[in-house]
Amino acid sequence: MEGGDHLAHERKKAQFDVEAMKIVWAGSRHAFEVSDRISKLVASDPAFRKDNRPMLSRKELFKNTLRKAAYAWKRIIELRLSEEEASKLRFYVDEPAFTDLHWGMFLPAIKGQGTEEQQQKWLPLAYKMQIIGCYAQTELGHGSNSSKWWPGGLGKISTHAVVYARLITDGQDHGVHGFIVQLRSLDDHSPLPGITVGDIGMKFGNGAYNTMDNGVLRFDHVRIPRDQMLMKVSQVSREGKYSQSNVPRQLVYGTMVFVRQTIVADASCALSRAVCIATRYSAVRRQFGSQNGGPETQVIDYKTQQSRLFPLLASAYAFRFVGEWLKWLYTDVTQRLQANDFSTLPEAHACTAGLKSLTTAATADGIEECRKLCGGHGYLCSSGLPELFAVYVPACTYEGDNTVLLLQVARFLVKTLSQLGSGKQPVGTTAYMGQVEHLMQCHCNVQKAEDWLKPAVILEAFEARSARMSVACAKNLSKFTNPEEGFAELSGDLVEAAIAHCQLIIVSKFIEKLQQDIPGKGVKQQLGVLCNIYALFLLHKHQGDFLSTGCITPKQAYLANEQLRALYSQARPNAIALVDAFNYTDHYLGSILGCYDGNVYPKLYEAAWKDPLNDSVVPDGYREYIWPMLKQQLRTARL
Ligand SMILES: CCCCCCCCCCCC(=O)SCCNC(=O)CCNC(=O)[C@H](O)C(C)(C)COP(=O)(O)OP(=O)(O)OC[C@H]1O[C@@H](n2cnc3c(N)ncnc32)[C@H](O)[C@@H]1OP(=O)(O)O
Ligand SMILES: Cc1cc2nc3c(=O)[nH]c(=O)nc-3n(C[C@H](O)[C@H](O)[C@H](O)COP(=O)(O)OP(=O)(O)OC[C@H]3O[C@@H](n4cnc5c(N)ncnc54)[C@H](O)[C@@H]3O)c2cc1C
Repeated sequence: MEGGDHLAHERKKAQFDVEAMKIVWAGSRHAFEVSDRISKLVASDPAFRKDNRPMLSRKELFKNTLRKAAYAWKRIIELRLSEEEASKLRFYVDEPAFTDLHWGMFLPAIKGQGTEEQQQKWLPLAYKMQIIGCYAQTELGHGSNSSKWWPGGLGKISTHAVVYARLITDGQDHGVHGFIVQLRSLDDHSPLPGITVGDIGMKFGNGAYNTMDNGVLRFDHVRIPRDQMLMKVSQVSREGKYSQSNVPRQLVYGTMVFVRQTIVADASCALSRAVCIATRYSAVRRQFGSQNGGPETQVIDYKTQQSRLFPLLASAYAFRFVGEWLKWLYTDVTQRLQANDFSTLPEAHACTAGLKSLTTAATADGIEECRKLCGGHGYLCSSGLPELFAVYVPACTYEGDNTVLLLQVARFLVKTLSQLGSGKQPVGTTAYMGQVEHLMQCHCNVQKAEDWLKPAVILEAFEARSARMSVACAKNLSKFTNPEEGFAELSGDLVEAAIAHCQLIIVSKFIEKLQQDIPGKGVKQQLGVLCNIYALFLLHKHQGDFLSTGCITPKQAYLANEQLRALYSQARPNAIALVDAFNYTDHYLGSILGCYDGNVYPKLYEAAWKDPLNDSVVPDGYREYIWPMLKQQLRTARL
């Protein structure tokens, strides 16, 4: 079959309104329209071509990224794009660049931690890109006194940085503070006196994150004007006197709360992209299983393929909705902070840290699983999956190592439990801890497989597991005379308790989403199937936790698995439509295996011939190395 839509028969099987699902995925009709328009704009512009990335040398690659970033900025101005449209455009250009850190961290750091005057001075310059900024927190070694190492955009491009460093006045150390520092001349881009700056070198994968100039930075007697210390949280007067505003010190870490929230939303994008590729290819690929001379089985019909693929599909939707909720939580906490209400900051920190950790880990593993789901072809760069993995996997490390972040969640959980005794009622995502006595002894009353479809049953099982794991940790901790020693010794268990808590958040936010009014034929029903797949897949994967804490019986674990299999069958006819609902252009997917029309094989064949190695029939190096070897063997054979 040449041309045409090779997946048309799959699309006809859908039992729901795909157009309505596209709007649910995008978040609103407006968000869908912006996303749809901008993604097509990028896809149709040859200047944004990206299929040659893996072939370019680092220098060519980097220059190419600068060209694209400058061209994207030119289009943003010419088309008078709004902030929302401009950020969508950068997203669909799909190439990590210094601009990510400028817009994603430098600007938010000034907005969050700068005073009104500082914002008035710096933000207009940054908005017009008359200065380019990065975010310099991480060090080469430990402590804020060696070299900055890693900041994106720092290596070659940024003119300014928000630098985190210890503030010492009159010999007294006030801890880490943020400072706006000019790094390079705005005339000739040379580093200012006392500043050493450069790129830290090639990173994992070809193309991938090597479009970014992660950098090293050293200062030698560099003077920073006093008013370039970010002074919303604390101030130094002209006389050198240090004082603090009436706000918690933790606000210094506010930019991380913001960025972690965006990273959760990004996880759903990266995972859905990999899942879209693997799902479409699994419907195209036929392998074995033919009976009576009929066509062979589509690999998507193998139950093993479904049990690996569909939980990832469900996870992509789950992360989307929890990301939406997290955005709401962030907006809410920001509004409260403006009204001097800091009560929800610890929860926002725990939620953003924990969900960043969970979603990035699952997404990185999920992309790799999608590569395997595509068999050998998944290993080709033209599948789009190797580069996606290489670009994505540092998300498990940057913006806080995932384990370190889970330990922050664990501290929050232990604190919440310890405050129960004093009568403080937990709220928000820890409200269930208020019913800890009930959760410690409740019994799951599932008797048949379908009972596992009841949201209340699922929620109670996840709440009981999480509460019991946290309480067990708290009890163990109380045996130590030195709490910090106990925390270190039990950190493995604490991380597992934090994971259980965060999984509960994701499941409960998916269930809450389903309680909303969701228009469109069959849309809510399909989302219900995905929600149950997500929850029961987690329950199956972590059944050790559920069984050892006595939340469910072995029989109930067995019934959950029965139900999960039935759900895979329900998802099967809708699988292609469920990935179509992401509304990704072929340009954004960047994958022959995932192309919309499913015409995979001719495209793979054609792409192979475009590889530079196939420019000539006889490769460079043949005369030099292969020919003499062959001649040598010939002589030996004759002897
Ligand atoms: C479109 C975009 C594109 C964006 C594009 C994205 C591209 C990638 C960019 C990557 C950029 C980066 O990686 S930038 C570098 C980011 N670096 C990190 O994320 C470092 C991760 N490490 C941490 O977060 C660490 O926990 C630190 C630094 C906070 C640890 O400091 P510490 O001094 O030991 O603090 P610790 O005792 O743990 O905590 C002190 C108190 O502060 C609280 N606390 C800790 N962190 C926070 C926080 N973020 N917000 C509120 N509160 C917090 C704790 O709960 C605790 O409260 P209480 O118990 O006292 O009440
Ligand atoms: C692609 C990329 C882009 C980045 N961009 C930026 C940027 O723009 N700006 C910036 O400032 N930084 C940036 N970073 C740095 C990043 O934020 C840090 O790498 C990250 O916070 C982890 O810190 P680390 O590298 O010091 O890891 P480490 O803290 O050295 O972690 C090493 C290991 O030790 C473990 N560990 C560490 N502490 C503990 C603990 N307390 N308890 C138990 N285990 C522990 C970790 O789990 C991990 O397994 C970037 C990093 C990458 C990879």
